[in-house]
Amino acid sequence: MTMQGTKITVSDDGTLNVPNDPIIPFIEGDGTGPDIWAATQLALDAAVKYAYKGEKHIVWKEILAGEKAFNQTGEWLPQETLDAIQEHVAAIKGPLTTPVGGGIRSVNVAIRQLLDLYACVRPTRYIPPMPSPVREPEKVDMVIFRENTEDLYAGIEFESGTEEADKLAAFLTREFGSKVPEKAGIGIKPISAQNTKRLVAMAIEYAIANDRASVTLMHKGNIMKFTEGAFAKWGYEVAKERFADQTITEQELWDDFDGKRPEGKVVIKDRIADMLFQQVLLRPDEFDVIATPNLNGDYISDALAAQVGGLGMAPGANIGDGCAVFEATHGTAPKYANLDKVNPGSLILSGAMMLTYLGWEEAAEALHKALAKTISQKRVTYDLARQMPGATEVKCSEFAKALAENLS
Ligand SMILES: NC(=O)C1=CN([C@@H]2O[C@H](COP(=O)(O)OP(=O)(O)OC[C@H]3O[C@@H](n4cnc5c(N)ncnc54)[C@H](OP(=O)(O)O)[C@@H]3O)[C@@H](O)[C@H]2O)C=CC1
Ligand SMILES: O=C(O)CCC(=O)C(=O)O
Ligand SMILES: [Mg+2]
Repeated sequence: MTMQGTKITVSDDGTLNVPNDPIIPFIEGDGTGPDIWAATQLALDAAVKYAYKGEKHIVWKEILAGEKAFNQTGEWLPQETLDAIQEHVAAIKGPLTTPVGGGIRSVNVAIRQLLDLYACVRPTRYIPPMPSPVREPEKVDMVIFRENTEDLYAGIEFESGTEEADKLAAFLTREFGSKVPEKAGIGIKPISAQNTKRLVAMAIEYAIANDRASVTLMHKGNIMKFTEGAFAKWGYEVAKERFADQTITEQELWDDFDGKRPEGKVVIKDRIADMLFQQVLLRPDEFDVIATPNLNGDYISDALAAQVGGLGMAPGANIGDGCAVFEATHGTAPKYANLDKVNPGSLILSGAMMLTYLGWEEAAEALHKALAKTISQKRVTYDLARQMPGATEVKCSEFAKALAENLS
């Protein structure tokens, strides 16, 4: 076992070959990133050591992005960082700052788009005894598959008053008779069949492999017919084209089976986005896997996180065909930077997703159990302590240490 570590490789059939000492690149992140990364590293190392009695260990390799990269190299997202992620197959990152209304475009989004990490996978699962705003939080167990490369996140937008915006407005009016308010800023929302279908296919494959009852296509297709509406249409199409034997539409379920799901079939249904926001609160057990375009996915991720403790408990993964980057749903929470205060739970759970991706299920399982035990002891960071009567508030680093103690 060397400290230099060994690279993960991918076989032609897509299987990962993971050595006992894989090199995993990490991006520390801006704002509270360094605090939560340090806590996460401690928790992941402890879980791996506990699960494999020292036979396996991760060799961490720092790569730069965001403010740290800019300060050290003059670039926000060096090519070297993208190359390292691709070369090492799996990476983990803290949050990175994106300014509002101007300045650089999102480095987080750029990583996803440039590496074609087309699915943003965000599970929301309740861990008792966390207080929750919903009446029956134990029924909350949903996994979002958010399209990660297109939609309004494509970055095709033009600032109000610029020559480009005026030209585009004039073109739309002249060619199509479209009315654009004078001096409007304009954004374009591309949604394609190929990107929708690969995302929905991954969501259906996940549902089949994990014995989930349904995949809900979340969209605003009544208003945005040819983008969000097309997303739902293409979602149903890919279910029929590729998974005809394993899926059934909600319509067929009612027409042919009186609403009773035949064993082994995943129900494909769709819901209009605004209405779904209330149904996931009132009847969370009716939803399992949710597949949705980029912007809806961004909104519903944070909303679902609220049902299970908030953004401190919301993990995620950006997955493509060749590599994956694991990161929390939340951002840099800048007002808490360097206070050793925020909840590292989201990044730790993202790390557990990474361990599962590597096939290190025993370590992932150990991490989940230790996290649940720490929460049941009410040794929690400020965000959970303020919702949990009788809790002992601990710092970010102390939470990771408590979790490591609870592994044994
Ligand atoms: N993937 C990424 O890297 C992401 C980056 N961002 C970026 O982050 C910056 C800040 O974004 P903002 O919209 O404020 O959202 P944030 O997610 O950074 O934080 C908003 C609030 O959520 C709560 N919160 C977030 N993380 C935690 C945590 N780990 N533990 C406990 N509570 C937490 C805090 O709530 P409270 O104030 O109630 O304590 C915090 O003030 C922006 O630049 C944005 O672009 C945003 C999302 C994702
Ligand atoms: O890139 C950003 O700054 C925000 C990203 C975001 O909100 C998300 O991925 O959920
Ligand atoms: Mg978001």
